[in-house]
Amino acid sequence: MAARIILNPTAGNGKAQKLFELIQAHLPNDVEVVRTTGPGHATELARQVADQEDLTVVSLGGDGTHHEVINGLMPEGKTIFAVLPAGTGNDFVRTLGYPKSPRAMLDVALYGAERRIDVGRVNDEYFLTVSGVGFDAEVAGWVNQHEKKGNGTWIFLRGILRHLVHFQAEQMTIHVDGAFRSEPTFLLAAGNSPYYAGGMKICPEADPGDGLFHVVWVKDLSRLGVLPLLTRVFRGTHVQHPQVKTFQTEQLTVEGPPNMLVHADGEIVGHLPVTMTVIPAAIRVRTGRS
Ligand SMILES: Nc1ncnc2c1ncn2[C@@H]1O[C@H](COP(=O)(O)OP(=O)(O)OP(=O)(O)O)[C@@H](O)[C@H]1O
Repeated sequence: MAARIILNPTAGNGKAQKLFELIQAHLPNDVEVVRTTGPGHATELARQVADQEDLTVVSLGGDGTHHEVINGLMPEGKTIFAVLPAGTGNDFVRTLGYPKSPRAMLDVALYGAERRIDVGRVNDEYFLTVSGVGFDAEVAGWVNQHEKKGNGTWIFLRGILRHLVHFQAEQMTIHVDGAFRSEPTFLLAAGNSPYYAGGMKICPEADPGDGLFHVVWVKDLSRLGVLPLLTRVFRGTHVQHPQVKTFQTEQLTVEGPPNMLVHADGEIVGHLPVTMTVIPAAIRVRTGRS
């Protein structure tokens, strides 16, 4: 077997199933397709083959499915990882240079150039894009309980507007390299790659090939200050705002109120306190760029 495609037929409100139907006729004989039956199953299906060095494991679904698959492949990280993006947001694939047409995407997922990328770890959970705490994690918690439609951004915007009414910055302490600093915090995002929530460029400098997190720490903001800043997140220019601090690190610990949610790849993974760590060059991925 050369590849195992892990298909979440529910991802992207039916997009994953449709993409599968488009590529099905082009699948070589040495490609196995397995379907998830519910939350957590993609992790199990990935873990079954995590020790096979010559195998490409392709996650067919959205970022939530990719998150589950990478958690089955790590910590061994021996297989090659690839994606067939078919979720509502598709943020991870933005860094991999995949083509748009289903047939060309399949070619990259099965035969694209190999590249090593970093993977983030937050407590015992692995992530590909961004892990964060504060306003965005609270919104992610809400969004995951609601049906996503279209490109995923709309439901995030609804979640943002809803939470804006009552959300308050909380005192958080960030530990980096033996030093620490406490500030009222609107949100903190540690990016292994730049995007989340369907194209928001929250950590614009993040690069999964540099062995570092690019951390964006947004201090206390007035309610009226949030919306203009938000519009800048799509271009990544929010980092120039005086209430936004950025830095790079291999590891950080965040302390704060223990009821505050923590997300990774948009999935809720626990509460504060947390330690986030980069695992450099943790896994091989197939990419559209040579
Ligand atoms: N067979 C299944 N039935 C119901 N839920 C499933 C099934 N298989 C996986 N899941 C769950 O579906 C969730 C959503 O998947 P995913 O995030 O890939 O799609 P999405 O939410 O449409 O896309 P995106 O994350 O890009 O917005 C995952 O968190 C996973 O736990």
